[in-house]
Amino acid sequence: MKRIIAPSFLASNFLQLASEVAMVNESAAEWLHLDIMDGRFVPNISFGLPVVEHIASATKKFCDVHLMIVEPEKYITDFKKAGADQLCVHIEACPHLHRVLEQIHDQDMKAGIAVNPHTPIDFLKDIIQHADVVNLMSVNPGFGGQAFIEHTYTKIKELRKMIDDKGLDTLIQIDGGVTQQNARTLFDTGANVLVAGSSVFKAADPKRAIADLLDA
Ligand SMILES: O=C(CO)[C@H](O)[C@H](O)COP(=O)(O)O
Repeated sequence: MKRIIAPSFLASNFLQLASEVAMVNESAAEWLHLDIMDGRFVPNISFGLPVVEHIASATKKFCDVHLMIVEPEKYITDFKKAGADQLCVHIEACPHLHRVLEQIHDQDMKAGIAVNPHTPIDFLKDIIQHADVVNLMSVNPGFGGQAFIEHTYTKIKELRKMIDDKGLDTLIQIDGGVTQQNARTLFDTGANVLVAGSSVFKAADPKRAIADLLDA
C-alpha cells in the first residue's frame, strides 16, 4: 500500500522558508502540506496565496493544499495559479461538495475531502468515489502541536473498509499529532499519507525525522 509523508509547513520557520523547502526537497517526503486558515472556519489565520506561490515555485514535489476556509470554491483557480497540485476542502464547509470537487478536477488538480474529528465516516458514502484523498483530521483543525485523538484509529478502519468495499483507490491521509511513535500503527491500520508538522520541523534532524516516519 502507498505510504507518503507530507511535512506540514505550519510548523516551519517562516523566516527560513527557503531552507525549510530545500530540506523537504532533499528528504524522503513525496508531498508538501500547506495549511490555509481563514479565522472563520477555524479559529486561527495562517498564510495565503503569495506564500503558497513562493513555496510551490521552490519545489518539484507534490503541493497538497488543505483549505480550512469557508467558501473554498471562490479560490480554486487562484490556488491552481499559485501552484497547488491538490486541494482538500472540508465536508463541513461545503453544502455543495460534489460541485466543488468537480470544480477542482476541472482545474486539473487532485481533489480531497477533509473530515473533522466529530464527523462520521458514513457521511462520505455517496461522495467518496469523487475524491482522490480523504484527510481524516486527528486533531481539531486550526493549530499545530496538538495531541492525536485516539478515536481516529476507529475511523481509519471504517474508511479503509468503505474504500476497499467500493473497490476505490482513494488515499487516506491523517492530519494532526502524527509522531514517530504512532506512524507505524497509523500505516498498519490503513493510512497512506501522514501529515507531520511539529514532529518534522521541530526535530533536531528534520530529514531524519521524515525518514523515520516513513520507515516506522
Ligand atoms: O492541519 C493542521 C492543523 O489544523 C496541521 O497540518 C496539523 O495540525 C499538523 O500539525 P502537527 O503535526 O504539529 O500536529
